[in-house]
Formats: sequence, structure tokens, C-alpha cells
Amino acid sequence: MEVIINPSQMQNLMLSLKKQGKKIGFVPTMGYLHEGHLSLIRCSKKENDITVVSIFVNPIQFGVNEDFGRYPRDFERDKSLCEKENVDYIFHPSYEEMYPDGFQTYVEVAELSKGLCGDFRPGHFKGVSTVVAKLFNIVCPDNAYFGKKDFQQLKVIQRMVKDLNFPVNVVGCPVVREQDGLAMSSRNKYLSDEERKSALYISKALFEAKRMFEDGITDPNLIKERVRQIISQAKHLKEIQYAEIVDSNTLKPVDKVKKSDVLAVAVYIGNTRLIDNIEF
Ligand SMILES: Nc1ncnc2c1ncn2[C@@H]1O[C@H](COP(=O)(O)OP(=O)(O)OP(=O)(O)O)[C@@H](O)[C@H]1O
Ligand SMILES: CC(C)(CO)[C@@H](O)C(=O)[O-]
Ligand code: BAL
Repeated sequence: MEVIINPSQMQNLMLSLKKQGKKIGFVPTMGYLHEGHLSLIRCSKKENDITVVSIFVNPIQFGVNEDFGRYPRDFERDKSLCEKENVDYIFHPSYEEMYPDGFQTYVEVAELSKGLCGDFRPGHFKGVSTVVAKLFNIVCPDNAYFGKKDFQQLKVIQRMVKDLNFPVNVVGCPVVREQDGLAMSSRNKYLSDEERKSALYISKALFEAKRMFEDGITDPNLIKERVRQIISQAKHLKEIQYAEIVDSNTLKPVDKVKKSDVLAVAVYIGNTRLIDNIEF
């Protein structure tokens, strides 16, 4: 496995591998890898000749009061996890190389970046689509793997690829959960033991919502009310930012719940903002 930090070197290498007919799979991450990330890597390994993982905590997708500074980082640990998974290349650029002096070009997916997280993290998806566009141009992947845990992000990237004709196939992969249901997330590290117990109410609420739908309830307000009730039992709950049921293509709230709609939530447990979702 090789670690590459220079974007031009990475791009030249990928272009030459493509010329040799190699199929390239790409897993973009912000590091501090867990089983959720590893599931994406395993998918890529199965479907491609070469697997590239990027590890870059992208400053432009964080708001000024967000956790960019304290976002968990452990490159050595990430490196050995990637090695164990037989990753071929880690792309680990510096901030200066990704955003050199004078940087001023952004990609914005207008509508899908609104609503849900977009309402609470202004500029976030613009930062995500911009860095992913750069990463796609640097890594030149055939297939790129994103988790459905960040459902809105996946939709934004799929739209960007379609609208800007990126020659990349975007693959959405299932949410990986801890045994007790909590969605894996690098930010789970921020939770104290007590907060970790509170966080469990999130997945509990999502599973109950799915059960309600399977029992024939299609009124989104009934389901959302129950979801809020369950999450409100969490001792360390600070805020439910949103609990919304949306159409999985438009991300607009629905009047009547149907199969494939998505219930998405963002919740503060203590000072930790967690997102999760479930598909009906
Ligand atoms: N539990 C999970 N299951 C499946 N994919 C996941 C999971 N957690 C993260 N991913 C995916 O891994 C990729 C990289 O995500 P990222 O590095 O931001 O990790 P994260 O754990 O989501 O971190 P954060 O705490 O910022 O939410 C994204 O495509 C994301 O959707
Ligand atoms: C896609 C991504 C790597 C862009 O910085 C990030 O948003 C993430 O880890 O989900
Ligand atoms: N997984 C999304 C990265 C972020 O929260 O900034």
C-alpha cells in the first residue's frame, strides 16, 4: 500500500493505471475509520482492480462554530486498518495542496443541498460537493462508494455527477450499525458512556417508525410524533434538529408515507450532533 499526498502525483498515477485498463474504486473519507468505512472499502475491493481511500478532513464543509478543530484524527491507525483491508493507495493531501492561495471555484447542487442538514449547516454541502468534485478529478475513479448514513450527501453527489457528466458510477452502501443499533460514526467517539446510552434512542425511534409503517400507518405526522417521543426519552438529549420523512429522490417532505421514503433525523446528544436515517 502506498500513501500519496500530492494531488498531481495521484492524478498521474491513476491516469496511467487507467491506461493499463485497471478499474479504479474510490472511498472518500475524513478518516478515523470504523466498520462503516471498512464496509465501503470491502465493496470497492470486490468490484475493482485498484482501491483508493482518501483521508482528508475537509475544512470547507465545516461551519465556523463546528468541530473541524477537534474532529477525531489518527492517521497511523487508519493506515494500518487500510493495510489490513489490502487497500492499494491512500490519498492524504495537505490543506495547502487542496486549497492553494487564490482558490475560488466551488460546486453547488442547488436544491438537494437545501432542507434536512442543509438548513442547519449552511454551506456544508457546497463544501462537500466541491471537495468530492476535486477528489473525482484527482482519483479518476470508475466507481465511488458512499454510505447511506449520510443520505443527503449521497443524493447531492449523485446529482452532481449527473449534472456535470462526471464519468463515475456512484454506489450507495447500507448503514452499518453497532450490535445495539447505533449507526457507526466517527463522531460517536465524542460520546461519554452515559451519552452513548442516550444515543441509542435514535435508532430505537427509527426502528419503531419502520414498524409503524409496516403495520399500515402512512400518516407522516403520526410517525414523526412517535419518533420525537422516543428520542425525547434520552437523558442527554439537547436538541432534535429535525425528524423528517422525505421522498428519497427529491428529499422533500411527503404527505403520505410510501415504500422507499426515508425518515432522516439529526439530534444533539450533549454536544455531539448525530445523524441517522431509515428507508421505509
Ligand atoms: N455507519 C456507516 N455505515 C455506512 N457508511 C458509513 C457509516 N458511517 C460513515 N459512512 C460513510 O463513510 C464515508 C465517509 O464518512 P465520514 O468519514 O464522514 O465518516 P462518519 O463516520 O460519517 O463521520 P461523521 O462522524 O463525520 O459522521 C461516507 O460516505 C459515509 O456515509
Ligand atoms: C465525502 C466526504 C469525504 C467529503 O469530505 C465527507 O463528507 C464524508 O466523509 O462523508
Ligand atoms: N460524513 C459527513 C461529514 C461531515 O459531517 O462533515
